[in-house]
Amino acid sequence: MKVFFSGSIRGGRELLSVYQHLCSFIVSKGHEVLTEHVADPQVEKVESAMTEQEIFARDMALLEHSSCLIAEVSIPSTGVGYEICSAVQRNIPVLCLYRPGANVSAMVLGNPYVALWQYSTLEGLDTKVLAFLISLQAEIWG
Ligand SMILES: O=c1[nH]c(=O)n([C@H]2C[C@H](O)[C@@H](COP(=O)(O)O)O2)cc1CO
Repeated sequence: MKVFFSGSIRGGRELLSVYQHLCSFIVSKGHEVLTEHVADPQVEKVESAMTEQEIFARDMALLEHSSCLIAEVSIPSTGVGYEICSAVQRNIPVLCLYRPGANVSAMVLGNPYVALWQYSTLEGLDTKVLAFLISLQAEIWG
């Protein structure tokens, strides 16, 4: 499946290693991450060669081709929130992941249209992500 991974960039990069782990894990299970740039330590430098309009248009086009969106929402990020809302409006399944103690918005935690998962370990994260992907494949393939 084509996965749109969403994680904070301008909101803060403290969880970059988690984003890298998630993208590698998803790929290791045979899926494609359309937004690998989110886990690139150089993303801000690389994307500074793009206009804001080009970044927006590229990401919205990628979302249109995505089977699902997986977001790490522990760090508040305007872009991540926008992408989640855009996916929900397009009926694209969404899984939001967050760490204990994270100050996650009620627009996510109280949102009946997204799946939520609080994780304390990377192993727990992997288990949930895999279960989410398998459940979607089962839906698609019947
Ligand atoms: O340079 C960028 N490239 C890019 O793809 N994004 C998208 C992907 C991320 O999931 C999300 C991050 O938003 P923010 O920068 O507001 O934290 O927005 C965001 C930026 C910068 O806002």
